[in-house]
Amino acid sequence: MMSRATDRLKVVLSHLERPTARIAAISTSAQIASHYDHHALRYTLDSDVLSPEQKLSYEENGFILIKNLVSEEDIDKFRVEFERICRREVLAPGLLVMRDVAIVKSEFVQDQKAVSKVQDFQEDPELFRYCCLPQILRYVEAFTGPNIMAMHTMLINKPPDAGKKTSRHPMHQDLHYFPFRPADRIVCAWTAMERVNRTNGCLVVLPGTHRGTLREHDYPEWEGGVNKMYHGIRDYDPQLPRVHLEMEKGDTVFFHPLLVHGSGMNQTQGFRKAISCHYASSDCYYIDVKGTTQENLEKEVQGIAARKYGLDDSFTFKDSWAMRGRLVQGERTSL
Ligand SMILES: CCCCCCCCCC(=O)SCCNC(=O)CCNC(=O)[C@H](O)C(C)(C)COP(=O)(O)OP(=O)(O)OC[C@H]1O[C@@H](n2cnc3c(N)ncnc32)[C@H](O)[C@@H]1OP(=O)(O)O
Ligand SMILES: Nc1ncnc2c1ncn2[C@@H]1O[C@H](COP(=O)(O)OP(=O)(O)OP(=O)(O)O)[C@@H](O)[C@H]1O
Ligand SMILES: O=C(O)CCC(=O)C(=O)O
Ligand SMILES: [Fe+2]
Ligand SMILES: [Mg+2]
Repeated sequence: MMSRATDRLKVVLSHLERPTARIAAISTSAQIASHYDHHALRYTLDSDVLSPEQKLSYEENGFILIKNLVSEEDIDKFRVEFERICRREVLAPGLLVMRDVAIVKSEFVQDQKAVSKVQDFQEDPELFRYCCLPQILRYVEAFTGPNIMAMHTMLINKPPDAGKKTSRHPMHQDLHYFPFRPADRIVCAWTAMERVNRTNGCLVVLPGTHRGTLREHDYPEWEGGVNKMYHGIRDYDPQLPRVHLEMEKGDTVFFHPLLVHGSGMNQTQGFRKAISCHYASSDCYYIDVKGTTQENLEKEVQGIAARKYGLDDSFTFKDSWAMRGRLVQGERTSL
């Protein structure tokens, strides 16, 4: 496996590094362009941070896992800040605190108020430090280029399953939530805040699916209920080969926004924690999702904005992202 990948990469790199000898044999510019298209690395940019093997692995699989990228000390500080948020000692503007549907809809455990996720912590300086960590941005730049926006931030606190399997996150593509493109200049960094495995509901990915297109998403028909906004790909085929990403505290996976992924049920009594940020090149542009598969999501976001903040339809899906995005490196050019 390794040697086949390495052989292919050697071919790709030899073409990229010494193109002139080959170009001499090619007569038209169209032929040259197709030659380069065929061999160019599409999903990664020219950079030294990724080894040739890592580049090829991302090109083929749509994710790479870097061991031990975030220190224990930083993770412990993020955990302390999260606990302060749960105790309502801090509330940053824009912060969205979400509880698991099984807990929200239960008559019995209302006061327990287990937080399953906090989202949009761009105004919480301590948590937002995660998005600015230089060792993360070094990798991000290999996918986005030098102008980097932190578009979406989350700390996921997957609760012990209450018996209805609501702690699962259905298989989905993150691009479904994003009205900006191109997809290849967007990447998610997801860091385990403790050991994650199949028992506490680690990430599950379908390698190579980033090479496909954006699929239709809907709420899966799950008996025990599904969390709000947890859309899943329609017609999920459970036979496709899955990879369970078991990770240690501080390990970080970088993945493409078209990669199909989700997470299983948390069968332990602990709250499985991870912190993540979706980055995009600030050179990306917004698209209008009307008439696309993303229209259902846009309607839902506008519905929540109306109910929660009294905003009308003049507040667009695009506005919600332009408002959340924060520059973390380079220049804010477009987004
Ligand atoms: C906005 C774009 C998001 C971008 C995501 C980027 C890509 C990553 C992919 C994903 O992460 S997918 C999952 C994304 N998840 C979210 O965006 C979470 C969104 N969560 C929320 O918007 C709020 O937590 C929610 C509106 C569900 C509840 O917030 P509130 O503070 O308004 O709760 P409240 O207690 O007032 O409850 C309002 C209603 O929501 C219901 N509710 C609360 N939590 C729920 C839950 N977890 N699931 C289902 N319903 C829920 C609650 O029962 C109640 O229903 P009723 O009006 O019928 O009484
Ligand atoms: N109908 C569906 N639509 C979308 N995603 C689904 C559907 N059914 C299951 N999934 C998702 O598939 C992934 C695998 O879930 P599943 O619970 O089957 O296995 P697991 O928890 O990963 O492993 P184990 O087999 O040990 O339970 C999870 O992300 C789950 O949410
Ligand atoms: O941490 C998880 O369970 C997965 C979260 C996820 O994929 C998401 O919120 O987009
Ligand atoms: Fe996701
Ligand atoms: Mg499971």
